[in-house]
Amino acid sequence: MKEKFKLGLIQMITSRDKSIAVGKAIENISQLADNGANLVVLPEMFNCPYETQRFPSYAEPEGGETWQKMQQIAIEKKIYLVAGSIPEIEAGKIYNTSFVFDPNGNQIGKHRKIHMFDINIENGQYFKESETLEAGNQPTVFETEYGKIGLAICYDIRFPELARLMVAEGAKMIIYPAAFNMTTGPAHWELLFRSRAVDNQVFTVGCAPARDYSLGYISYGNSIVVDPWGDVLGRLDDTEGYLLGEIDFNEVRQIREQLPIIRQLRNDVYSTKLK
Ligand SMILES: O=C(O)CCC(=O)C(=O)O
Repeated sequence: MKEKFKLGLIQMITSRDKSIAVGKAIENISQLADNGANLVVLPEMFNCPYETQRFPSYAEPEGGETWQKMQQIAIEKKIYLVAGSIPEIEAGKIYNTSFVFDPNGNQIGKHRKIHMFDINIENGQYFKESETLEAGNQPTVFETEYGKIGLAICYDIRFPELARLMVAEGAKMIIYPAAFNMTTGPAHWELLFRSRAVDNQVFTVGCAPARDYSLGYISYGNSIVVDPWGDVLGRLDDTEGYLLGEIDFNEVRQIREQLPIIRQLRNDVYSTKLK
């Protein structure tokens, strides 16, 4: 199995105009692929402002317009594509959903955000995603030619049990399309990505929208890649841009040999199980 590949993250402003947002995503995906990216990641809600009242009118079914455009560009550029997330509608319910395509355009993964971002921080951020969204119920791990990759969305990162489940399924990297804010971003963003990386000895990836002060919800940005030792391999600031670099899944095995916590788990004493 090839274990080295080039990972690209796109940090973009998510316009209120869906076709502009999707067009911008496609342009950026093309550029990263032309520069050698094998796997490209987009931010959470890349085709919709991150505002609860907008999710219903921007929602599309699986196989809808945004889905088709993402499938098309994955095929055209022969890349794996973690297509951020979009509001997905099924049977009248709306989910925060990430679709994953392989270089042939097959949908090889689909994650519906499991934990609803309902918070109210004193003198800080309020958000109630469950006003318009439903929670998913399935952890998501997808196969690539480089190895298995886990997928979850933003607030899902705060639940270490979910990361542990994906790692038990063989994930060597966990990707979180995400959009932290100006209260919890400075406080917890890097800490969480480094924590999930260190306690599972995996790569963690956070891909966020760029900051736009004209929107109701202001994204922290700071898209990030952390290695299984907990070192930050790359981190953006608040503006539009991208990260592109080589990932070597050998490092997961090497770190786990030297510091064998995954082998030393006492599943006879405690365990995290899927119900
Ligand atoms: O956990 C946080 O602080 C932010 C989560 C979030 O923004 C989200 O789930 O979209």
